[in-house]
Order: sequence, then C-alpha cells, then structure tokens
Amino acid sequence: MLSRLSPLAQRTISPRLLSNAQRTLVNISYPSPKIAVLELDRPPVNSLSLEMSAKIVESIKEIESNPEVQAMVLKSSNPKIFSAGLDITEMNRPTVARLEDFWRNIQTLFLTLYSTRLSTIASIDGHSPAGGCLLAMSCDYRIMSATPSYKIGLNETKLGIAAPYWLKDLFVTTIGYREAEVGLALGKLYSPKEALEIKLVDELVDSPVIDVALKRADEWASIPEKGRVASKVMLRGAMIQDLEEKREMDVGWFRDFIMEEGVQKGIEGYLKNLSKK
Ligand SMILES: CCCC/C=C\CC(=O)SCCNC(=O)CCNC(=O)[C@H](O)C(C)(C)COP(=O)(O)OP(=O)(O)OC[C@H]1O[C@@H](n2cnc3c(N)ncnc32)[C@H](O)[C@@H]1OP(=O)(O)O
Repeated sequence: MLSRLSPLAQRTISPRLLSNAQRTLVNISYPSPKIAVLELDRPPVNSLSLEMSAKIVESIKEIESNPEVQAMVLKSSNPKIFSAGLDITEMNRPTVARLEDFWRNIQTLFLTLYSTRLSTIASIDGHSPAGGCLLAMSCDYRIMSATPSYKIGLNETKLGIAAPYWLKDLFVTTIGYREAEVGLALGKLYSPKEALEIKLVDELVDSPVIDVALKRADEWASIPEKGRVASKVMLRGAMIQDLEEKREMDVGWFRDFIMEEGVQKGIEGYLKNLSKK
C-alpha cells in the first residue's frame, strides 16, 4: 500500500506508475469540516475486488467516526469511469473460500454505504455499470455528467449472471417495478438522459460534476442530523434488516450460481471480449 512507502518514495513516484498493490485504493479529503470526499482510485476502471470493497468500508467508517462530518461525496479518480462494477476476475474460476469472502465484502459494502448516518452524494462522472450502479444507488443523491456516451444500469444478465435479490430490491425501490423488470431482464445500460427520466439519477450536469456534488453536499449537511438520520432509517431500515438476516443464505446462492460450469464459461467469454477490445 502507498501508505507503507516512505514519505520520500511517496513524493517521488508518479501516482500513474504505482501498481494497485502500492495504492491506497481510495483517497479521503475534507474540503470543509462537515464534508468528506471519498475518491475511488483503483485503475484502470475502479472495479470492486475484495480488497477494494474492504477499503471503501474502512474509509466510510473512518469518515463516520468524526462526528462533525455530515456528508460524503463519492467520486472517482478516473475522468471517464465512476466504477466498472464488481471485479469480474474475482468470479472467474475462483476458489470457493475466496468467492464467499468476496461476496461477504460486497454485502458489507452495500450495508455500510446504504445505512451510513452520513448524507451520501454520488458524483458520477463516467460509466457506472452493475456494481458501479449499486454504489450510486446506495447513496442518498445521484448527480451524473450529461455526457451522452456514458452509461449506467444493471447489465448483469449480459454476463450470464443475475443481480442478487437485494440489488433487485434496491433497483425496484429506485426506479419502480416495471422499469426494473425490463432493465434487469435486458441488462439495460441507460444514457444519462434516460437515467434521469426513470429517476435512476437525480440530476445531470454539464459542468464538472464534483462542483455541483459539493454544493449538494453542503445543502444536505445543513439539515439537522437527528431528523435526517431518523427518516433515512425509516426508509432504508427494512431492507437492511432483511439482508442482515439472510446474509449466509445469499452467500450460498451467489456461490452456487457463480460456480456453475455454464456461468463460468459465460464469465470467461465476457472477460475475453473485454480484453480483446
Ligand atoms: C452474481 C451477482 C453479481 C451482481 C452484482 C454485480 C455484478 C457486476 O458488477 S459484474 C461487472 C459488470 N461490469 C461490466 O460489465 C463493465 C465491463 N467494463 C466495461 O464495459 C468497460 O471496461 C468500461 C466501459 C467500464 C470502460 O471502458 P474502457 O475505458 O474502454 O476500458 P477497457 O474496457 O479497455 O477496460 C480496461 C481494462 O479493465 C478491464 N476491466 C473492465 N471492466 C472490468 C471489470 N468489471 N472487472 C475486471 N476487469 C475489468 C478490461 O478487461 C481491461 O483489461 P485489460 O484488457 O487487461 O487492459
């Protein structure tokens, strides 16, 4: 990890030359006492490996531990990709133990981000498929760049896999039953304009997304915490409790699904096509 390198090495190595093993994977900054920015920094595409998920969770907890901080902006260090979703290589011929651990970390990431006392603003300046969309939907408010080529949605079926039941629930809660039914079946990736129309995102901006995200974070941070958190718990509590009770059942579903030979062949083929591009 970068933090293990000496201060001199950290100053002299260009960040672009660092391998992921040397990186912190996320960066935390505080533009003002009430606002934190959590930047995803796992090149090339911010995919969610076991270590990346664990690091995001650890960082949210670190930010939460400062009672002064009220809002957190989630952004990417990549100028055109928010997050490419789960690290597909984690699901490609894995060991059962690693796969199960990977999934427990993804569950924890969702539960932590979805239930944090912080107001969370997703600053989506780039592509946000599958697990990237999960991160965005777990936030309280989503702002996306209006760049027409960017895509957001749940494309799992295109890889030959299915969203877990709790991600389906989150999708339904966000965009409504019928749109979710079609979107999930087709593995649909929406343009920013389409995403705004179905309320998958709350706002589109032409200007640097982060500028508007910081403004919204200020607004959310100005709401008294007790009432704001109580209303969040009322709206989100049932879904959180449900997954807490079914975590091991969900791990079993994921493991059995992913380890099937037909699913493995599909994942392998999808990865080959991605690399060939
Ligand atoms: C069973 C229940 C699970 C349900 C929950 C979630 C499921 C998921 O999240 S699965 C992941 C789904 N994600 C995708 O399908 C996105 C795939 N990626 C892309 O479409 C593009 O990479 C993207 C549009 C994000 C960016 O395009 P480019 O800028 O052109 O980059 P490249 O495509 O050239 O990618 C660079 C490099 O990264 C590798 N890559 C991309 N995505 C992933 C990923 N999700 N996991 C692992 N690796 C990924 C890609 O193969 C390239 O690698 P190299 O060829 O080795 O350079």
